[in-house]
Amino acid sequence: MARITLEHIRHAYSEKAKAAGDYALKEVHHEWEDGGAYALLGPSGCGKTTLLNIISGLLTPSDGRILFDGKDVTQLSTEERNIAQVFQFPVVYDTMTVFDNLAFPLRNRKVPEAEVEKRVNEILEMTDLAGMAKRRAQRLTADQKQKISLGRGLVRANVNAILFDEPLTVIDPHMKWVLRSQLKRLHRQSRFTMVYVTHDQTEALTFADKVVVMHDGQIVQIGTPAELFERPSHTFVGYFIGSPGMNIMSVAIDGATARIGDQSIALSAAPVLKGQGRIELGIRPEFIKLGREGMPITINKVEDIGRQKIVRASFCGQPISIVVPEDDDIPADAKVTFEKQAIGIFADSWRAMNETGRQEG
Ligand SMILES: Nc1ncnc2c1ncn2[C@@H]1O[C@H](COP(=O)(O)OP(=O)(O)OP(=O)(O)O)[C@@H](O)[C@H]1O
Repeated sequence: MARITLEHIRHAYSEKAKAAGDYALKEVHHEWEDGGAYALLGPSGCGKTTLLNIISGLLTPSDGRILFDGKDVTQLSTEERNIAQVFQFPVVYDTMTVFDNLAFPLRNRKVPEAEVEKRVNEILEMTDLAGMAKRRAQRLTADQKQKISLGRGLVRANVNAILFDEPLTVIDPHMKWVLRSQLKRLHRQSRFTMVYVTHDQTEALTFADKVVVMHDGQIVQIGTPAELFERPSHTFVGYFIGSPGMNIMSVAIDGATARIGDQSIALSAAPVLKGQGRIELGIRPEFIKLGREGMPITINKVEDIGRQKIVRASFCGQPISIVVPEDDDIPADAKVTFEKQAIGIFADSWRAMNETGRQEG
């Protein structure tokens, strides 16, 4: 297990890169705790795999250093970094039995056979493969094979970190849920440092203690699931986390008041805004109250999603979504109020500070 330090890391696939836009990974400067469970979350192309490959040693960054427990490993191979990896598609030896596939990383490192037996049996239980330990891997289904890959990643007791690259893509939905919970439990027991790449917010939020949200080659926030939901640092986090995502509206700010069209919305404090950037107000659909009091909206559509309804509406010409409990009435001339504490003000996409220096919100 190791603390992972990413020291001013940048990466461009072209040697001619100069401008920030030429970098697949813009500057990353962070320290990840020993024993933490981190998820790298973001849409396709945002740089997750590039960052993971830099951590694993498959890729040497164009700039910066990577340290494990303070030791510079930037030039070390994957093997020398002593990490385990689980990829998107299964990597198994078809002619070996399930047991031997799981035992391979241990036998390869000359672990005594009694210890191999003990660890492999634990992993067989955990991955639900105990009933097929003696079968050859060849005839197994894709998701059984991927469970072997997961098991192989978890079987060694002394790795610095385990890296997972979208490991549940080929697993069926029910088993996905089971394996995710098992991985979380295993993390609590073993305290391995784990880094898990995914573009699926449910996967990230259920697996990780800390979610690293990436957008356009940058880390825009590292936080617990609650922090990402309640206090997104960037409009992208507000929009990407949550379903539906945060409502983001263009506003003008006048002291502790936001103005949208001819409406005035009271803020909990006046945000401090430097310069004349693009100013937006963010509020999650769960914190807009719909009723007969407040500011007028035009309802365009109501989606019934079981225990809740999602109201799609226009507010001062801007689209908004509102989450309403299933049994609430939706008046024809509905009005809205915004919960003051749940409002965030963003300047050029980043959360602005309020007068006391705290992040606005
Ligand atoms: N070998 C490569 N050569 C050139 N450009 C690359 C290479 N690998 C990735 N890129 C580019 O770098 C950027 C980041 O890609 P990366 O694969 O890290 O993103 P990702 O978030 O992991 O996406 P996905 O979820 O689709 O794998 C993308 O614009 C991609 O096109």
